Amino acid sequence: MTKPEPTTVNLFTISLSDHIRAIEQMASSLPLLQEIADSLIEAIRRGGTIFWCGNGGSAADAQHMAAELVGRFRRERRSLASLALTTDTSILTALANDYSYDYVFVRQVESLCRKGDVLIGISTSGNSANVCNALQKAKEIGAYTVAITGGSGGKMLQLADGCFLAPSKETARIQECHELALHMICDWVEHAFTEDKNEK
Ligand SMILES: O=C(CO)[C@@H](O)[C@H](O)[C@H](O)[C@H](O)COP(=O)(O)O
Ligand SMILES: [Zn+2]
Repeated sequence: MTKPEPTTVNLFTISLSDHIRAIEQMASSLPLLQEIADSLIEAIRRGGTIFWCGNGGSAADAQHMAAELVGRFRRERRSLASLALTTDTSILTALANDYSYDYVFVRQVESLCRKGDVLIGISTSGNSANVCNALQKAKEIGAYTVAITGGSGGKMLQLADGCFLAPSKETARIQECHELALHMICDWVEHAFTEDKNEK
């Protein structure tokens, strides 16, 4: 007998329940997220910059979160130094063409990242070579390194001072957890730089 075709409703229901389960399990990671957010606050207070990198959906997250810090998330406050290493197509294409795609972030880290800065690498597999190379270089420079990943963490784990593991093995669910985790980090960072602490 052939397997019945999945219906939209079945597929959607599975996605929804997997999403809810993963998001609920994030409760146990809140202390880790607090630690990462505190490191960002410390770095910014000392004049550091928060750098971000990732591929595909994670590149979108990198840009999204840099924009939250440079612009604003929920409150009025000063602009915070942050840059996604995923946006300059001339740099990205030159590095990919002249070296290899594995070097598109590391070379930017080498030129821009200093001791006291933070590099946040976002990868659902934890194994993307360009993100791992960037974290390795940032560590050598003396920057604080953060791995935002999922499942069992992959190669990134050894390269990170702070890490968040989304509790799922599914790329899409991991990305959904990442967005929430990163928004929570932005919220706490922004709170630290907001003068009116009575604001929510
Ligand atoms: O958004 C998605 C899948 O939801 C894709 O674009 C996905 O981000 C890409 O396949 C990435 O290359 C995956 O890389 P990584 O998360 O394993 O580092
Ligand atoms: Zn996606």
